[in-house]
Amino acid sequence: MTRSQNRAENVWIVDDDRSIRWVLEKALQQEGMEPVAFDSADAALARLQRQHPDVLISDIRMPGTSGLDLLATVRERYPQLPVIIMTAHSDLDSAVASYQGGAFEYLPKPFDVDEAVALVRRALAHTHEQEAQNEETLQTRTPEIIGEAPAMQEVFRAIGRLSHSNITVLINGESGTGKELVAHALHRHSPRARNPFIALNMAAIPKDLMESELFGHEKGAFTGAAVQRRGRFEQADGGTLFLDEIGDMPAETQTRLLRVLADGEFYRVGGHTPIKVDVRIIAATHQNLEGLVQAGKFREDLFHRLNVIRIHIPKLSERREDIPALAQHFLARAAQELAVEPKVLKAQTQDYLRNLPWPGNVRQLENTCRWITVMASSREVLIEDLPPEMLSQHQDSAPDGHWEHGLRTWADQELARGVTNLLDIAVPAFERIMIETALKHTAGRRRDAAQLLGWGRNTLTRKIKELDMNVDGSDDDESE
Ligand SMILES: Nc1ncnc2c1ncn2[C@@H]1O[C@H](COP(=O)(O)OP(=O)(O)OP(=O)(O)O)[C@@H](O)[C@H]1O
Repeated sequence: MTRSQNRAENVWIVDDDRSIRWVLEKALQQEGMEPVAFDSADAALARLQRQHPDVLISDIRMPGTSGLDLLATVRERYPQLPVIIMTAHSDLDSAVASYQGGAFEYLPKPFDVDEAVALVRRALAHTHEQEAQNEETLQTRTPEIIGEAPAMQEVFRAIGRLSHSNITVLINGESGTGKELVAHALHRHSPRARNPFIALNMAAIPKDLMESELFGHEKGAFTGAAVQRRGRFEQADGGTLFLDEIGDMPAETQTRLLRVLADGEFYRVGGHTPIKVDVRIIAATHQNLEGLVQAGKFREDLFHRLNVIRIHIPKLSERREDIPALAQHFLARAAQELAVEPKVLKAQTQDYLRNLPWPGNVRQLENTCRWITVMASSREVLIEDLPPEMLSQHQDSAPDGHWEHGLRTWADQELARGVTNLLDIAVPAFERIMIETALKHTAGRRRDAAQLLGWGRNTLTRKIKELDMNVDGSDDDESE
């Protein structure tokens, strides 16, 4: 049930012109709605801190914050909330700015009151549709991590097996393969699920801030430490601390981390009181930690503490069968974020994406789907609609032309289905197509067709017989 079926629709009217507010208020009340009028965008913004309407109608030019700025704030906080922008200065610029700002509709003044009410009704219908869709998505419960591929099933099994434990886990996998997602799933399915999950990327923190980031600091511990601050370890107390790119942790921090893991307590930077915490560590890296240990860049004792259970996340190119489902998932998500209709990949586009190299893994696929959602011109996405760099990338990685690409995909799929003696199917099919096409070009004359194909006439005749082809056209050559 949508909430609005149980109560009157709440419509906010924002205009500095009292008569407009009055006319709209009366008209909407008559329709059984519950309008609330504001004489400025600032007044509406203040109220927006506490609640939000089902639809908002706003003038553009008002003293103080403009209607377009109000629109921007609303879009940011409530992307699904429809906003109708009206203005007396009805010009192209205002209209364009409204739509670009994400307005649901643009209403030039003076307007017909019935027209305005009809617009509000349409906006409300739109909201209800979206609510219904959201509910549906929740009910169908999209899986949290997509992965039919055997290597991903292995990951799922590991998450399942670890679901009752608090054991330290080391996740290995290239950048963008979903390490953080897996770490989060480990947390969510652990006895700590109700406590915090804190993620920290070692590669993203400046070296000299790392200790205070992890362990916090006391007031005055160093220049700039104006107040006392709790570190990530304290924030994660009772829960899980995910240390991404652990291979980038500086040597001295490694030493401190090792001590915390051994003693279960630490000191804030500049502090003298030991702080006890109960934190589960999940670490991740795209690097070869054993290699770093051998090169003397990672402490061996810390490595052994972290390397209790290891989960390897495969590259996207090692689980190509998951690409269509992942793409569909990301297209749906991007469409929802941008409040547009989801794009659909044509079968050949899916095949094409399956065969790309994907050095950026799942994250690259996710970004590609966002790009498609914004840039593809029609609902159905063709190969040509893909980002230009994907089109050239494919040529770099496999020098296939269009048909060779199709053939490769077909062979892949047949072999995946367990078909054998593939050439017995492919070669006759290939020859049949070549013969039919050549004959079409010579209006059925076999001698000329043989020449186009680079065969002798007799070969062509024999092939036609062998392939049991039913070709039209005169056997002109024979009669000559
Ligand atoms: N199997 C999956 N199913 C659904 N979404 C996925 C999957 N794998 C990754 N993603 C999504 O792809 C994006 C990248 O994943 P994530 O941040 O977990 O990768 P990562 O390996 O931690 O990357 P990095 O090492 O660069 O931080 C995220 O938005 C994540 O939600």
